[in-house]
Amino acid sequence: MPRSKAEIAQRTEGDRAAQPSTQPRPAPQSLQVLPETHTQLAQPAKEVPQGIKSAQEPPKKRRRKSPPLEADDEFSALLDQATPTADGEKVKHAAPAGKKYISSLFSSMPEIREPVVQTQPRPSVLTPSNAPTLDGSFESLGISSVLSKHLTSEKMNLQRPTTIQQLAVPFFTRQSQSEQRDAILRAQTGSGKTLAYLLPILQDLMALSNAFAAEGKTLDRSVGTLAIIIVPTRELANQICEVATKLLSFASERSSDQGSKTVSHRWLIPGLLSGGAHRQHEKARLRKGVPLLVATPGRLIDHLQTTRSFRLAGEPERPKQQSKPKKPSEEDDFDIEDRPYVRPEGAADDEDSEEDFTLPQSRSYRPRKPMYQPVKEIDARLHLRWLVLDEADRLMDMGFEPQITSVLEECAKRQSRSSTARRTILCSATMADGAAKLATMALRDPLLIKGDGDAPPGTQQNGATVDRFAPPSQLTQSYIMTAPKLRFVCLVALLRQIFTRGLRKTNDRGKKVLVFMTCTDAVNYHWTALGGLSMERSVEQEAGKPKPESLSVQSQLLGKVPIFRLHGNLELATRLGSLKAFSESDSGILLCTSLAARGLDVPFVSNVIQYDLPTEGGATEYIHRVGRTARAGNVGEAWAFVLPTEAGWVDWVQNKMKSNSVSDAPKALSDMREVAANEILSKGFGGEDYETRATDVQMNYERWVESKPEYGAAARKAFTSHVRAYATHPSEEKAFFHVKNLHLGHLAKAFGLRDAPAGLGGAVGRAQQEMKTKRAKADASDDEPEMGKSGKPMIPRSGRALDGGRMHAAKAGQIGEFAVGGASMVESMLKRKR
Ligand SMILES: Nc1ncnc2c1ncn2[C@@H]1O[C@H](COP(=O)(O)OP(=O)(O)OP(=O)(O)O)[C@@H](O)[C@H]1O
Repeated sequence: MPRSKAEIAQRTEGDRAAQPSTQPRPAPQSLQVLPETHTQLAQPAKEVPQGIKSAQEPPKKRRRKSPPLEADDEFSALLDQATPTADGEKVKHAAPAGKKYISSLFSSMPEIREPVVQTQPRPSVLTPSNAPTLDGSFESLGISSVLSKHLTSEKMNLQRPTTIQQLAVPFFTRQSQSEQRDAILRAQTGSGKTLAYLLPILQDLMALSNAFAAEGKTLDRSVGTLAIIIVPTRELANQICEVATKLLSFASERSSDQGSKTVSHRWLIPGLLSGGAHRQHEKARLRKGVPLLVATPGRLIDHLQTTRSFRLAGEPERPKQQSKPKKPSEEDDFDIEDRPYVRPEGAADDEDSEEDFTLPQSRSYRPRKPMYQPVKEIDARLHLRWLVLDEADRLMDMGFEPQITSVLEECAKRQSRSSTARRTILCSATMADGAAKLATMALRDPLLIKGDGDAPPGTQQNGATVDRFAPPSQLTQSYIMTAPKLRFVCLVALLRQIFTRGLRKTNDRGKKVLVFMTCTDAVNYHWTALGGLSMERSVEQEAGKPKPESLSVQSQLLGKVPIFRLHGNLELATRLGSLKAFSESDSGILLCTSLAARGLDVPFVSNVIQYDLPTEGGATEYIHRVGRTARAGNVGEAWAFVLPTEAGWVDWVQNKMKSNSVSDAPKALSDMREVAANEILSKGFGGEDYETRATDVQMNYERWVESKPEYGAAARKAFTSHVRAYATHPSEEKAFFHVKNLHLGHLAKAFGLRDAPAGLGGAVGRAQQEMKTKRAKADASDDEPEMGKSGKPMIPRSGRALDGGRMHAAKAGQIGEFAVGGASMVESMLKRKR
């Protein structure tokens, strides 16, 4: 029999413990489609281990006395059994007799306005705005037939170019040397910008190799670096390097571009330099030569300044340091770079293996032998031919300006003769102020190439240059207006709804969901709290190499769906391993911070949930986050959790997107649809009795938090960090994200806490103060800012960023709010420069 709200609100733990469920009851609908959950939940309860003390402690605050309730359903009883312990045992966190916990999940609710009813019907036929074109072909882009055939081969499986590829690739491939120009590529998320710059680079380097072959010369990787791609994060660097490797896989076969003469492009080897990786491995790779380099800024400048064997193409070999033979006692201080290099017999020149780099066993010193014959004559064609600044505005937001300035200076210093021949590309889906500034720093007379659906470059509308800056048209955007204390149960319900829908369909490939949270502490905490049996097995704390299976946890509430996490405070191996495992899984959830917002291309992400709205980057960040789904013409859904006090944000963000749209059709699609929290709860918790089930989930959550002191501590830490991060919303957004508007007691429930932790005021004040002072890049040697307690980038007190052992003056960054700028703004800056 369904119970009234008042009954549910007053339900007590003691009552439930006193009256265990005996009546069998059919599993709720959503559980029936999650058979694993049901099976596991149906196991008998075990005794409470002695170590769990906090469940025995009296509740901190007894809110209300309530009459005993009737025995609850099987679902509740089963949830009790589902909470795991450190050793993987399931325990029932029953309160001792006489101890009463009260859940007031659905009482004292804030006023929530009625959901906005959409008057305008959503168009039923969606024309994806970032899909490949219907009539283009790769052959028509001016790339070689080998490359275009490879693109349409089974391996690459691409049929036609996207709009940005159709515009950008011929722009570069058809230029004569005298016409060479830099360019800014701007196109929606998921529109194929990576290939739009990689294809012309490869085409150019292949043509170079053909030209040398025609003169009877052979290029090999020892020519040095001909192209550098700079990206803001390690994940993105890794991803782009993988795309380049896949794209170049054709080169392992012999091509026959040069008439009857066979030309090998095997020397075209991509390499990666990124923070967190082993410098020595990178040095070994650089010593062999890396023609195409993908790098994060801090690590790149570090190697440029310190690794002697890192040569840009055409650069004369650096003079050898006069090192006198060292005594055996001094040898332990040798840098690996200074030791003699021994190539094992049979090791191929163009294998990018670190295994062929061995240290001599002998302790006697032998003079270094050069690995390759030094370049005797410098050919004018050999120089750094390409420099790409991908995710340009993010590079600047993250405070990488000093590193990029140093890279530009270093390149100019080392290549003064041919630096004018370098083509520089700046790339992003959005062009904020930072990108415009970077354009003025790094580009010469650039052309802006926009690949936004129906808006060709330089489109004019009513006399003004139109700037389109919106999520992909085929993306469905919804928001859930929910009371703070219902947030966690709504998240669980939404995830259950998404995965239930996925599993119902036969031949469904599954669902992949990104859940964005404000800070690293919140990600870690929710990962642990949602986690099932493996929740205590934290990979990075285990000795030795991480085991892939330990990168994820499973939740008893979500069946067998693996849950991964990603944020900047994890070890590099865990970050890359989690991302790889999530990418390769059929279904999964990735809890993440904004680290995953830019550039990441995980196949088949079906949903993006912004459980916490971005605290930095405003509408721009929103667009990049939702852009992780609906890529390359695929459909996708985006969800945003909005508190009643944040209602104004919806119109604000929609206006930002609409004001940048070209036509009315995309405007209709970019409208966000409101979905009532009750609807989510009802769908996720199996129908009418959803309040009971949601209350059960919440109570179980709160009991879990109290079951171990460390869980309580983690909950309080996550809550405090979340509120600290919330306090740093920029002033433009304070109207709807003011920390004073937060009902901290209610919000605490979303963290499984019965009360908000004390002493928040100081933490919030400090966070605000920190954000008011400089936002600068913290630990450039590892390429990403070290995260502070709040999970926000740590701001060096001196305002200087450490970079590879050197200190650079860091200017106040643009991490904070920046206007949703656009091409017109970029254009005006460029005009000023000309
Ligand atoms: N011509 C094409 N046809 C089909 N798919 C493509 C094509 N070009 C690229 N893709 C695919 O589209 C996806 C998105 O590409 P990419 O990551 O380059 O987008 P992007 O524009 O850089 O996005 P973001 O702005 O989010 O970084 C990738 O999975 C890529 O393989």
